Amino acid sequence: MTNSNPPLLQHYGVLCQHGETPAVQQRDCGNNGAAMEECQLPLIDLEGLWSESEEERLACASAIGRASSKWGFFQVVNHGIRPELLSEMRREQVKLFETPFERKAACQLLDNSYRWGTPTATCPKELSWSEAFHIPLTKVSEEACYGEFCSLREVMQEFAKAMSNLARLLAGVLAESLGHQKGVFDEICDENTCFLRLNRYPPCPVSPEVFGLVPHTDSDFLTILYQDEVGGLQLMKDSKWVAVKPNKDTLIVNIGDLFQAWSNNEYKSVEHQVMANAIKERYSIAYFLCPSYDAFIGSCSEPTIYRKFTFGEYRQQVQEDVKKTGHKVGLPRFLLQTTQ
Ligand SMILES: C=C1C[C@]23C[C@@]1(O)CC[C@H]2[C@@]12CC[C@H](O)[C@@](C)(C(=O)O1)[C@H]2[C@@H]3C(=O)O
Ligand SMILES: O=C(O)CCC(=O)C(=O)O
Ligand SMILES: [Fe+2]
Repeated sequence: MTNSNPPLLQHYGVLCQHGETPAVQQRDCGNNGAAMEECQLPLIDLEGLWSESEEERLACASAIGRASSKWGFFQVVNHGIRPELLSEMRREQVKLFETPFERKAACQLLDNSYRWGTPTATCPKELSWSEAFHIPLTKVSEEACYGEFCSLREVMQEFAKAMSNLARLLAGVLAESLGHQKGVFDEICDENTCFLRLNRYPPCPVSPEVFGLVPHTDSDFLTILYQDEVGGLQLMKDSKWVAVKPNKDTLIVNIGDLFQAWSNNEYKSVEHQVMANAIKERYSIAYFLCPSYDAFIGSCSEPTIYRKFTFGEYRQQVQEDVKKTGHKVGLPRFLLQTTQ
C-alpha cells in the first residue's frame, strides 16, 4: 500500500536522539497545565462595507481596525467568496495531499512547492508536524505546473483571485481607517511575491508534545486563512496562548509584520501556532498578501518606530536568522531604537 504521509515520525525520532529527552522538552504553554482557554475571535460581518448607510460602512471599518489593533486577528462572514468555491478548493486540496509521498516530494508539481516538517530543526520543539504546498501566485495559472492535477488549476485560479480581492479590500479598509488612501497597497502589492499555502496537519502519535506549525508571526501585510472544523490554531493574547474556536463558515484574517511596521505598531502582528492532533488530520489554506521585494516599507506616521526597509531585505534577514538559529527574529531587528 502506498503512503501519502511524509516521514515525520522518523524525523522526530532523529531530533529526539540529538538532545534532551521528550519529557524535558515538553513545551511550557504558559498556562501551568490548566486547560487552555478557548476564544471566539471578533466576528465581523463584511456586508456592512457595502451598506448604503455611511454610518454602517464606518462602523464595519472601525470594527476591522479595532480588532486589528487589539487582537491582530478577526474572522469574517459575508466576505463575498462563494461557499461552493471554498468547498471545491478543499476537495481538490485533499485530493492533492492524498498523492503518495514519494510523488509529492519528487515531482515538479506546482513549481516544486512541496514542503514537509522543518528542514532546519535541531530539536523536537522546532519541528512542524505538517506538510504544505507553498505556491507563488504567478504559478497558479501556469498549465505546465499541474501535470496530472488539471482539475486543481481551474479551482485554484478562481480561489486565488477571490482571496486576492478580499485581501486587497481589507488592506484598503485598514489603510483608510488610519487616514490614508485605500489604494496605497495596490501599487506595491505584487503577484510575484504573494502566495497561497495549502497546509495539511497529519494525525500525530506523539502529540501533545509536538507543534503542527511552530510559533511564528507572518512576514506579510495580511493573511487570510480558510481552516476546517478540527481546530488547533492558537494565538498569543495578553501574554497567554489561547485556542481559536474553529468555525468553518468564516475566514480568519490576521495582520502580518509589514502592516505592523507600516502602521507604526497600531495594528498587531500576533504570534500564532498550530498544535498537532493525535487523532484527526487538519486542513487549512492561507493566502499571504505581500509587496514586491524592492518595495520600501516605511511607517505611515511620525515618530517612526522602525527604520525603512525593503521587503527583500526583510525576507532575507528572516531566512538568515532561521538558518543560523532556528528562530525568526522579525520586526525587532528593524527597530530604530532598542530598549537596551
Ligand atoms: C522557521 C520559520 C519559517 C517561517 C517562520 C518560521 O520561524 C516559523 C514558520 C514559518 C512560516 C510558515 C508560514 C509562512 O509560509 C511563512 C512565510 C511564515 O510567515 O511563517 C513561514 C516563515 C518563513 O519561511 O519565513
Ligand atoms: O493552519 C493554520 O491554522 C495556520 C497556518 C499559518 O499560520 C500559516 O500558514 O502561516
Ligand atoms: Fe501564520
